[in-house]
Amino acid sequence: MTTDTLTLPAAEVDEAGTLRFASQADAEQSLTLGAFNVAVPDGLDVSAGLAFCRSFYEPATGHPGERHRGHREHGHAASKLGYEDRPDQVEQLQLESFLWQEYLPDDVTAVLRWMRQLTLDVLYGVFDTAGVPEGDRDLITGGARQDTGLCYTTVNHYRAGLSDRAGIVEHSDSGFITTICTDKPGYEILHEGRWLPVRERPGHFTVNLGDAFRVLTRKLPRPVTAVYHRVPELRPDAGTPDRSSFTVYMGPRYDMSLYQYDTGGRLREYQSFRDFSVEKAGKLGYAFHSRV
Ligand SMILES: O=C(O)CCC(=O)C(=O)O
Ligand SMILES: [Fe+2]
Repeated sequence: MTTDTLTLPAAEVDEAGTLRFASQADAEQSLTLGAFNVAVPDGLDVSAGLAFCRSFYEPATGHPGERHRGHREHGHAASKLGYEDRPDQVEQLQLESFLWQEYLPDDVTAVLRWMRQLTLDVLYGVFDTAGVPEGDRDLITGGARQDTGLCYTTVNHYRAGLSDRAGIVEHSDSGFITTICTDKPGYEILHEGRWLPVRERPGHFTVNLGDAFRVLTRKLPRPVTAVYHRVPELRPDAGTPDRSSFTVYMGPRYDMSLYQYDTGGRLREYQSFRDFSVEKAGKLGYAFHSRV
């Protein structure tokens, strides 16, 4: 039996910060799938980010100013997110963008800031494609352009040594957009009722569109899908490091509303994003961040 693999549509961000899909068909398919590849910009070296994925969980050495390690025990008092030992293979560190400088190594912060700008450019390009008017975007995102929305990184370590659990359980991301950098295949998406492994496109990030986008555009002529995705159980592979990924996420703040266009194209408040998130966590059977 052969397993089908899916190649995602492709895009890049040009020098002026404009999202360019490879073709009109790529643009349309990106909204339909809720996922696409975007080229890593020339000059952006992601290796510091991937190295951090392989060290953040190691015990602290006790050196003053050590920020590469020790994040399991750290506490991250200023963050509402922080470290989580999840029930799947992933152990995860999530930190809001205004805390990167304080908690993360400088080389990692630099990579994340570049990815944040790219993610913002991509978000604006998808707003264009979906027909979301320019003048509504600050309200809808809580000011993503001014970094007053919610932007955070997620750093994932897939503990292949933990058996009988998924890599990362199937889910949609809650916000507008997530840009993912990873070092190995494993990412799968639900497409027309089937789970399909996604083919890696060298030199590209994967972009996911999330629930906030789906809700916003549900009644528009071009609705956006919140892609269902997962990583199946990974097996230890002697001599190669565990799978790593890190992401930059943008969504509404928890003290904001989700918005939706009605069939007449008028923007309406839909539901508090915090209530939406608590409800979603309840349906999926996990506890919502206790500090939010
Ligand atoms: O590691 C991946 O490829 C996906 C990670 C992911 O889905 C997430 O962090 O929400
Ligand atoms: Fe995800």
